[in-house]
Amino acid sequence: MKFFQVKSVEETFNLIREQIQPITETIKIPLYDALHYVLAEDLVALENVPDFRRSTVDGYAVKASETFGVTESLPGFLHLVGEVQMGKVPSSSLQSGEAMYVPTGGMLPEGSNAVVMIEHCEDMSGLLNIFRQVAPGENVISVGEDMEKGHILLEKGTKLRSQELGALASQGIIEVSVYRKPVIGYLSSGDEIVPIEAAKLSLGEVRDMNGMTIGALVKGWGFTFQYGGIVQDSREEFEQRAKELLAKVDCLIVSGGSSVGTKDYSVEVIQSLGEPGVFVHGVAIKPGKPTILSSAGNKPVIGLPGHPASAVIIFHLFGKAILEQLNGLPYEERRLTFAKVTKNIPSSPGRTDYVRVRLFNENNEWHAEPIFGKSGLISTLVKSEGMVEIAARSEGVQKGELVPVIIFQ
Ligand SMILES: Nc1nc2c(c(=O)[nH]1)N[C@H]1C(S)=C(S)[C@@H](COP(=O)(O)OP(=O)(O)OC[C@H]3O[C@@H](n4cnc5c(N)ncnc54)[C@H](O)[C@@H]3O)O[C@H]1N2
Ligand code: MOO
Repeated sequence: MKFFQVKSVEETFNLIREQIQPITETIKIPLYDALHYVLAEDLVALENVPDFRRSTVDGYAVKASETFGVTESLPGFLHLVGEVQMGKVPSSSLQSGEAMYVPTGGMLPEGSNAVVMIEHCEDMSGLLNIFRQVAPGENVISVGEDMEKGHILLEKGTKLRSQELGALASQGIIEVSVYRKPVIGYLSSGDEIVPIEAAKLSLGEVRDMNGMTIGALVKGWGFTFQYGGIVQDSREEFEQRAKELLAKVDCLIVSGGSSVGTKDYSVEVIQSLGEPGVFVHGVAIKPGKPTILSSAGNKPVIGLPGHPASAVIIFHLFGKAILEQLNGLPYEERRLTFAKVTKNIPSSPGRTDYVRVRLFNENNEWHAEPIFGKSGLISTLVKSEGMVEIAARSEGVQKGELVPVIIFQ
């Protein structure tokens, strides 16, 4: 009889941290192409941003002290001495008793230290009535407030999102050194699996859903996906195709054949791919118990359970952790939101359950409605936005409890 030597979810994450070595090869790429890459160097700010004091509003540059104590009923008066042009240095500096019009983003004249919004002023033919006082620095971005010259702007190991690219663009940094992106190979296994292009199925056949879902996740997370097709339940063919594909990629995923059935060859094939080999076969988790994780000559190999919903859930949890670590990012689950569960969710202690949930907002509160259903049913995922983790020590969560939800994205 065959049994799984199951690991807990926590043990599995710890083993991933221990076993998966990041790719250290770096490349230089244009900033335009750098979205989702991980920085391979510390980047220092080359310039102050902004390099001049800017107004954050349309208003009047003033000396703040000259507005102290003014109110709606007791306005202050200043002489209006012209206008700052966008993108230009003000033509004069501000003297006592003066105000100068400055547009949002315009440069403050020398001698001013705050801006009063136009809504709080009235221009009476060159005499400006001011109805509200401002503090020094109010409505002003100071020199280097956004980024300070010489300071670390972004650390090595930072994943470049739109905001990091924007920060680099502001500095005129148009090329960056990043870690090469891993290429992820994928094989579906099973005699019953046929290409999605099959116009008509013979009874007993199913189209390759997992190749599509896993490919979409890999690409969505910013990695390169190489679909290797479908292999029959033949030990020799499976091993040969897996070896060929592994040689061309940085990480291999196989789906199906992960369990303990007579034709479930995944674990043997994965073990044959190289040392140190399988470090997890079986996790105390539902769904996805038969998950296989391995390292073959420094390349991670993931054996996903064949059931379509299990494959997606396991790939969200462990697959994402492995790919991120391979790409030089210490893994941390960040795609969380909190929601109140709409029904009791019972769970068996001793294993971590991941329950699919639909999220909706009612009366300004987020709710998570459990979508129960077998792990073979992709429709349960189509109805879901995320999943709730029920810890191994817990017997479930009660209706109305606020729980963290891992978002599918
Ligand atoms: N005796 C036991 N049987 C099973 C156990 C167990 O512990 N003892 N675990 C069950 C669990 S839980 C899961 S999950 C499955 C996983 O099995 P496999 O990884 O070996 O997957 P297959 O048997 O190949 O397929 C399962 C199911 O999924 C369909 N499938 C597979 N690949 C695809 C694909 N690419 N696209 C669409 N559908 C796919 C396949 O046709 C099967 O219906 O094992 C249980 N059994
Ligand atoms: O662990 Mo399986 O994925 O429940 O069907």
